[in-house]
Amino acid sequence: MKPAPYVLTFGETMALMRADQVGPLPHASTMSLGIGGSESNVAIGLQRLGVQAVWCGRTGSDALGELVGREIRAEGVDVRIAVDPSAPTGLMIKERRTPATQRVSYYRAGSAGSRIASTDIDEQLIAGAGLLHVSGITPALSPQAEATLRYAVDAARIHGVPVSFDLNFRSNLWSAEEAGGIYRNIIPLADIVFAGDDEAAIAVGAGEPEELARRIAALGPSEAVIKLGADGALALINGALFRQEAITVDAIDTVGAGDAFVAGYLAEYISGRGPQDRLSTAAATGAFACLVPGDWEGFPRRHELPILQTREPVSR
Ligand SMILES: O=C(O)C(=O)C[C@H](O)[C@H](O)COP(=O)(O)O
Repeated sequence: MKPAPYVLTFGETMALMRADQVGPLPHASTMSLGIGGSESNVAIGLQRLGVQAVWCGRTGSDALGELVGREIRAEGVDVRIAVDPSAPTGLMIKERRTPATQRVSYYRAGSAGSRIASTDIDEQLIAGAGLLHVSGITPALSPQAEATLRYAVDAARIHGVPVSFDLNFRSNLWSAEEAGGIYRNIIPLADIVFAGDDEAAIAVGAGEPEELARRIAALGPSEAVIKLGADGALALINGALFRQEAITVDAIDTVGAGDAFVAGYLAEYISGRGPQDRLSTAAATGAFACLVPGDWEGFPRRHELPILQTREPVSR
């Protein structure tokens, strides 16, 4: 029997400090320490849904790097870290300025993770994967990180491994103009593209969600998935359009919902399930992520997926 396919991903994961109380950060008396990074969030989400994930990254030779490795490994992800003694592990800080709004600051310029190199991702690991997932954050980190993304995507294509690409625009890292050019270079190399409607507009110009998906698909990908937050999502798959409503929850922190959505979608994709299953699991995983303050801690395990539909407040 062939082994179950794994999803390979790579990128920068940082230590994450989050103010425990609502209010201005200079007045936060206590902070919680964890980790966060788009691709490792996706890897954890996949792993919780029963799909083997492999995450490659680079950290400093420091305590925060140790934390990053330990947390991701503890989730069962196969972690391949290159330790870089000449740069620190990056840091991300979340301020909860109002109960409903988060502000994220990055301390990652020159970080070890931003120096990720092609030598950190074994070509054989790419060749053996069922899917390669990359994010548009990586090329924003440094020219070397951008070259690494190109190397990995090219290797995946040479070996016939499908590529998933989440645009993941971060305005703190680069301008929409810079990002748009890179997105348009990478999209044609991907099989599945994820984008919020605002992110898709950076790549292909403003338009209605369906039109955005069509413009992305016209560049080459067979699946264009537009994430619409509280308005759900739509996917254009081999020319057919599928829509998904969002699951309404009392959100306390939406950061991480996009990554959770991608993990849910890809978990069903790699397991051979159809478009509607991919989208409905994605909507559920995205909703779960909004219920807890951390980026990924609230991501569901497969047996928990139906909980959001239950009316029973206690199970025993
Ligand atoms: O790696 C980065 O640069 C990050 O920004 C980590 C983010 O906390 C997640 O990627 C969450 O992103 P969403 O799921 O879209 O809310």
